[in-house]
Amino acid sequence: MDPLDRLEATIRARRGADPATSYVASLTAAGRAKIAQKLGEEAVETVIAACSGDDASIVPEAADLIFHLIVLLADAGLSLDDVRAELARREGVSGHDEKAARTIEGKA
Ligand SMILES: N=c1c2ncn([C@@H]3O[C@H](COP(=O)(O)OP(=O)(O)OP(=O)(O)O)[C@@H](O)[C@H]3O)c2ncn1[C@@H]1O[C@H](COP(=O)(O)O)[C@@H](O)[C@H]1O
Repeated sequence: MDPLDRLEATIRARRGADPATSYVASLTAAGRAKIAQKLGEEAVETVIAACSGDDASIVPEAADLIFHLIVLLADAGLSLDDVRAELARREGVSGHDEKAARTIEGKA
């Protein structure tokens, strides 16, 4: 199994565990706003790493970011498969073309 799928399965399994022994459970118990806050913090830490001049330092921050994103998806009853499906839907559509279509449709 892909490590991300394995991590997702672990996160789902740990959501209902004892918060004293599980970070996933304690974060889940803290609620959606706390999960979102942690995700934001990890995003900022990834940005800081991106600008630090030490590209290798992006990797652990990206791992923290993805971990917390999966915790959020699980909390919302969503999965990596939902994200995969959305990315597959976008496949082959240039971001520039998609944005231009939005403007034409008056959705910008
Ligand atoms: N991949 C991860 C993972 N990545 C990051 N983290 C935790 O995410 C937390 C966030 O980092 P911070 O430094 O911001 O934490 P903090 O400062 O203690 O948090 P705050 O007090 O500020 O809220 C840390 O406690 C990290 O250990 C993770 N915790 C768990 N996992 C995976 O999830 C599995 C289940 O974990 P438990 O639920 O703890 O059993 C583990 O076996 C791992 O595979």
